[in-house]
Amino acid sequence: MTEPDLDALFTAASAVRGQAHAPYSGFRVGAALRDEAGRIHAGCNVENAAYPVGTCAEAGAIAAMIAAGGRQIRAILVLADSPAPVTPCGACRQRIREFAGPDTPILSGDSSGLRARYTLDQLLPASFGPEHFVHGS
Ligand SMILES: O=c1ccn([C@H]2C[C@H](O)[C@@H](CO)O2)c(=O)[nH]1
Ligand SMILES: [Zn+2]
Repeated sequence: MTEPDLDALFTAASAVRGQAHAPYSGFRVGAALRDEAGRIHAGCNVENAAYPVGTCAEAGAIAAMIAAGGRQIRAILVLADSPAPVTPCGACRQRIREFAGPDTPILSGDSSGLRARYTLDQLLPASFGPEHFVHGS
């Protein structure tokens, strides 16, 4: 991924992070992804008074991609302010898996820039996905 590509993901993730609804944890997260057409989709965490109902930023970004007609994640950036680089939770790793390949970059950043870089296969090895169904996707 070239640096301008990364810049666009940071810009989108940073803007959407400002919209996060995180009154319970105070932990604001923005996620931005690039789809197969080069378009960027973004989402933030949306917490709920009934805590388990809250949704992650990555889930919002994926929903935005699907709603816009995108079907493949080419790269995804998670942006938060944390002592350690934030990576997607287990459930979101599986959500990403549905629309990404083993080598898809999963990037972690904060306000100072890129903090860590993984592939999907590093974060979710030996995973289950659409191709395990006989009839495929
Ligand atoms: O990768 C992550 C990790 C956490 N959160 C959210 C969920 C919850 O609202 C808050 C604290 O876990 O951060 C995300 O959106 N994405
Ligand atoms: Zn998650």
